[in-house]
Amino acid sequence: TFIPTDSTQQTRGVRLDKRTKRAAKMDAKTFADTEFTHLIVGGGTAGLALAGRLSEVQSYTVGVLEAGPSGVGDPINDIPGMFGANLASKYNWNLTTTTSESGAPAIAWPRGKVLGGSSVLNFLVWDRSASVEYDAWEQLGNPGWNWKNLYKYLKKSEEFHTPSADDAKKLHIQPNAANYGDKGPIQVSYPRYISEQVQRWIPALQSLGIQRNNEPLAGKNVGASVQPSNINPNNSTRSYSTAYVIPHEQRKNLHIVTEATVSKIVLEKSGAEQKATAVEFYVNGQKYTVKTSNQVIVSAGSVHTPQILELSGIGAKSVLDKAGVKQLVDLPGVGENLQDHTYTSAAYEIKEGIATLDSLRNNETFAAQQQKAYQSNQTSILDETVPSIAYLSLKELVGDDKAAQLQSEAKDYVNKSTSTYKYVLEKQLDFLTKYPDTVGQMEMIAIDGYFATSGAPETNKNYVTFLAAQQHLLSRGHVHINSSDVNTAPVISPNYFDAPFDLDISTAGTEYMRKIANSSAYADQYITKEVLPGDVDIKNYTLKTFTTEYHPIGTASMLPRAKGGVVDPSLKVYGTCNVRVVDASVIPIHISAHIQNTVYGVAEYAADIIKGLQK
Ligand SMILES: Cc1cc2nc3c(=O)[nH]c(=O)nc-3n(C[C@H](O)[C@H](O)[C@H](O)COP(=O)(O)OP(=O)(O)OC[C@H]3O[C@@H](n4cnc5c(N)ncnc54)[C@H](O)[C@@H]3O)c2cc1C
Repeated sequence: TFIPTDSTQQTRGVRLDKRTKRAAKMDAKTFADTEFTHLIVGGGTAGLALAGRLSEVQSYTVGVLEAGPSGVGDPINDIPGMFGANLASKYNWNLTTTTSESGAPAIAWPRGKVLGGSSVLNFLVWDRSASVEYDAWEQLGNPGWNWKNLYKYLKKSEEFHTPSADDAKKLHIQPNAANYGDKGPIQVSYPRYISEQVQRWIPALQSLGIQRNNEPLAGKNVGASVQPSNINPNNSTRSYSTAYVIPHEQRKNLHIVTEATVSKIVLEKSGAEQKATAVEFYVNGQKYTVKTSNQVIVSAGSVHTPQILELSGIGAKSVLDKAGVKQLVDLPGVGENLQDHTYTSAAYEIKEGIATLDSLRNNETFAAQQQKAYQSNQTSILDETVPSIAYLSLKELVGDDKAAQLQSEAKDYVNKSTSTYKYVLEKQLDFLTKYPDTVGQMEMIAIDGYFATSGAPETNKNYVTFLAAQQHLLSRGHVHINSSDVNTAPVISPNYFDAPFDLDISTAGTEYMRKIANSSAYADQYITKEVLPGDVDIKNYTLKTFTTEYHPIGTASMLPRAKGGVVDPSLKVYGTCNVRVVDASVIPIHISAHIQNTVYGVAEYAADIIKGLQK
């Protein structure tokens, strides 16, 4: 009843040419004429997960409005080794930040504008943080939102596939299937193409004193590992949030409209609160209104969720006045407490004759062979993603003395803070002081090819790129509307490197990549030359070439209202009786992990709250 394109993702092998087109799309008018119990704004990562789970209840009617088109079955989204390619496509909102006062430049902020949202754009790293980082959510005032509960929901979203003994040996890992779920919609496996680079990863980190971590997704993620990706091993395709709905397209109580942009939630006074009665949306320039009998759930992601709340009159008076929107709920936390991860990159030229993802660009014959292998479901470099991951504590990154110095820099910054969110920063300090060895402060990654944020690869050269990603930035930013028009992008001000600690630790991350490159596992018969950073000032290089790790959170934080919160622990927006937010924006404090699995976990948890199965 709802999917506007083919539904072959689950079953098709890799016969990209033979797709069945499905025409059963619900048109905007029929959708607007239907009254839904649950209206979901944004069919992205969390939105579709929630839609799949809520429509299990037959008495619910679930409607989803997604601004982007369907990209189901499009090879640019499905082929794992093409990660990153769809950033330059119609599936990206193409947002840009402001510059920051620290001198950090404006940077691109990709976000998925497609059925499946950013789960279609992401680089397929499947990851979880240390348990104490999830426990911090509960300690900030959210009963139930702790590791024990969340772990159950993180696992509920996945079906894990154990690698063969041979592959595990090559990767230097021994994963434990008990750490993963086995019945969820998202397929999780190891890329079946194993590059030279990946095989050198764990030995390289071990030679630098970093312990191997065989169980990085079980609540202790510090150490070096090779991690799984959200890949369906049957056909080596991206497994993403459409997997929550495609198998259920026969459900009569689930309807999705794509290319439908929601412009506001219609609110009505109900006692002391505001009640959502409908949602306004546009399709092809035509305005529609659709009613809800129960609730509206905003799942538009960390940039657009605050935009929609503000356009609906929920937010700070100063912001709404400036944009010409009448305030209905005074909620100054909307769009605030923005937190992100950043990374810098280092590129190294490698020995001739070793294939990398660069070879697809450099060598037409190789590219054709690999394409053919992929199409016939054989191992191909197009199966490859980003599995080489390590989380380092501050001490591992910089040694004892510098760690003590950086720690006191962090404390100074927090002590001087006058922010509403100072207490969140104080909780974050615990990660450095109470759990210095169990919470990762810096993530190191290796990618098989040229993926640096600056410079350009030379023709016929192959590379390895290292990334150093800061996990617990003290700097906080915000996202706000500056217009009452939904088509004007909200202003994203991340305020990167406001805290000197952030630039100092990120600079240390940049330096550490050189250590990895110089380790014998990489230096021996593999790397031939450093291309980036090269002979430059490393701190300035860090400031000028960093980028986002694409993990913004916090802009509709689950925190007490008096402390800058936007939603309560049941994810209900303060001041309303039936508007919820379910997506990355509710996460109140960052975690040292790529966040898609956590976003699915939040949606799984939320579904049980809405169904009354959780308080
Ligand atoms: C380039 C990139 C790489 C990443 N790599 C990884 C990775 O390797 N591993 C990992 O774990 N995480 C990764 N992430 C992060 C992760 O994918 C996201 O954090 C997560 O998908 C966000 O989910 P969400 O539900 O909050 O938002 P989204 O999935 O972005 O969903 C929001 C949806 O709302 C829709 N929407 C917005 N406004 C409107 C409107 N007005 N009307 C209707 N619909 C609207 C959007 O089009 C979108 O579909 C990456 C992200 C990006 C962008």
